[in-house]
Amino acid sequence: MIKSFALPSKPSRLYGPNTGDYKRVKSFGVRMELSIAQPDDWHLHLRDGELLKTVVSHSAKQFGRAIIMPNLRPPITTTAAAVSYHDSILKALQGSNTDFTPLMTLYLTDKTTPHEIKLARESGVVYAVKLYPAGATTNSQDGVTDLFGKCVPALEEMINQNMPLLVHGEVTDPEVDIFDRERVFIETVLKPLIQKLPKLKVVMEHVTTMDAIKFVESCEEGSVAATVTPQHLLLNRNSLFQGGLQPHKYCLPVLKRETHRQAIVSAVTSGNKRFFLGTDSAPHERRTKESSCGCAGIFNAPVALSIYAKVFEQVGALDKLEAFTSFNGPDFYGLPRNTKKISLKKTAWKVPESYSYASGSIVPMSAGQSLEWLPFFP
Ligand SMILES: NC(=O)N[C@@H](CC(=O)O)C(=O)O
Ligand SMILES: [Zn+2]
Ligand SMILES: [Zn+2]
Repeated sequence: MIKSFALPSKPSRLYGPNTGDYKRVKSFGVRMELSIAQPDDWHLHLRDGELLKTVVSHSAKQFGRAIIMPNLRPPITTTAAAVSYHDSILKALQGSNTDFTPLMTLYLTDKTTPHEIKLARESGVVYAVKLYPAGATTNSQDGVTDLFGKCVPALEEMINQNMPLLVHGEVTDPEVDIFDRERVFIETVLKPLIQKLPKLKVVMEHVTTMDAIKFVESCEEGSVAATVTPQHLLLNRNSLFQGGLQPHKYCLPVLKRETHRQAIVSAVTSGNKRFFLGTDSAPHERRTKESSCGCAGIFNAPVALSIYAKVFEQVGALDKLEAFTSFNGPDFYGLPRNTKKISLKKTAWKVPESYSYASGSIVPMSAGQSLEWLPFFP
């Protein structure tokens, strides 16, 4: 629902309430407020220890639920570890006024057993299993080296348990150009996997190319889906080098050229149910980003909703935002949609330069910039 309210201000855009259409209206003195069902984040890194305590509230105060990535050190490869990590997250939130629900994941390895998958389902806190090809991204060194040779029994049990496989979709072959790794993964791993196990539910995480968009669109709805990050909707690879090397814009899969960004924007703003919100918010201590070998990952939790709204607004598709942020994800996972509402106010707010904690600081996406669409609970 989109409503307008008066504020002394400059000309602004107005969207017809409940009509789903977009109108450009000269409306001096009018600012907007958008009311949507509370979103969930279907791809989130919360880390552990001090970093967990620093970042968790940024997600918990906006999102109802989040799929929590298991790439800790050591990784979350067992249900027992997932349950204990779940408890640490809730402990880190103690005293804060939130009913945030972490949905845990298991880190798939060559050794994951069908029994472990059963335990995961029985635990009631694990909702998915994550495939990191070994060496593809941050903390993926313990990931899968032989998916078809070693993991099929576990994957078959996931089908029995109706548990989706979440995929970091890049090949790791150093011979393959880094900008082609997602496309090659689709051809050499994902297509054969789906052919072999057509009943397996798969989420292609953080899609970055038109190849991924086309692939996901060609699959059966409800069987294969994709998450999309704020950075891959807003930025292209030029921004990595704009005015010098920009380590805080480096993530994996790396940003791609503008034509790919446009394909992602048009897919998510078309209302296609196969695409939903997954921030991939991935905090790293500032020193480890601004380094001679900087790590991959963008901390976007504080700005994600503002950026998603900005991108949907840019193409006149704010009426499609709520399905992307709040409906398509739970529908795919077979979970109820959130009933609580959140509002986004079209008012300028400044993103902090960084967030400090005892032993360091983290620089968020769009640090120091002015954004609009400030989230708040009515
Ligand atoms: N996206 C990233 O660049 N980094 C993520 C891992 C991942 O999601 O691939 C991280 O954990 O830092
Ligand atoms: Zn990833
Ligand atoms: Zn991630």
